[in-house]
Amino acid sequence: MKKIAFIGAGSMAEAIIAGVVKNEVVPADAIYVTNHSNEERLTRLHKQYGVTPFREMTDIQDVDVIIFATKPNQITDVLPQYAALPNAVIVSVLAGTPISTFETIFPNQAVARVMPNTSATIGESASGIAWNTKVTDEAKRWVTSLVEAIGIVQEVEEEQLHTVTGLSGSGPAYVYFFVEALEAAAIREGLDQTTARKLAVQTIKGAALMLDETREEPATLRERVTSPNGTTAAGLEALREHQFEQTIHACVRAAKQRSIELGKA
Ligand SMILES: NC(=O)C1=CN([C@@H]2O[C@H](COP(=O)(O)OP(=O)(O)OC[C@H]3O[C@@H](n4cnc5c(N)ncnc54)[C@H](OP(=O)(O)O)[C@@H]3O)[C@@H](O)[C@H]2O)C=CC1
Ligand SMILES: O=C(O)[C@@H]1CCC=N1
Repeated sequence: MKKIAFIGAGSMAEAIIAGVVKNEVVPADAIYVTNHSNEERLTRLHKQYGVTPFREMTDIQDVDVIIFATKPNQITDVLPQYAALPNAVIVSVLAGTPISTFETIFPNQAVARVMPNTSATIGESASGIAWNTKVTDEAKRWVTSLVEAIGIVQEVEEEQLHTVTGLSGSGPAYVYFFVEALEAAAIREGLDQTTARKLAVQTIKGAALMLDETREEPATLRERVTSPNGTTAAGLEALREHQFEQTIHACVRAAKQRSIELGKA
């Protein structure tokens, strides 16, 4: 049985905990969680998921995996406290922060750098993963199965994780923003909020499932919606006029650049 310790108990840690507990990857009480000071939050996580809050290093001496989930700018203060756990596999979900940051404290240990997203909460994360050279095949299999418990995982070169962050790490927020915009537009054009929300959410869900289940090209599916001289053509034309593709590129590029900056900070 594996024992996991989460260092950091914020949104991302909770999303992973929810996915791991739901999928019974390890028993909930084998998941140890700590944070900086928010006791109330640890108590809530314990009540909601059955995980074990901890404050003392002695509680996690025999831990198999340590998942670091603090903010990137908190990690240099946090890492030295965990140097005395030489057998644990290190997993980081920190945006931007390179594997080498962890290797300065854990020079001989396996390190996996993962970029998940908050859809982990329902087992639907799209995660990227990169490894250091110390990861054994067995550790790779186990960490991969852990990350697969929260969704799909794609192995990439470490440098590519910045782009993965700009695409899928931050991606759920873009989709929520898109829904907010669709909803606001539909209300301005005459629908009530409940109706607008219901139709917008199902439209996103249906389109995502169509892409996933039919495996057809997005352009093919788009063309099938677009009758010549019809309503969709008019809508898409307005998007093009307003630089839709350039806007999305600027969005992904800005998030990628921020990831690179966070890694250098
Ligand atoms: N949110 C997201 O969608 C995603 C986030 N990430 C990455 O996940 C990481 C966490 O993000 P997120 O969950 O949103 O951030 P939060 O601010 O929600 O969580 C940060 C956590 O770190 C804890 N913490 C701070 N200092 C320490 C310390 N010294 N020792 C132990 N714990 C500490 C905080 O504790 P306290 O509350 O007590 O201060 C808090 O629980 C980031 O690095 C981010 O880049 C990656 C992918 C997606
Ligand atoms: O906004 C952030 O920095 C984090 C990383 C990816 C998603 N949220």
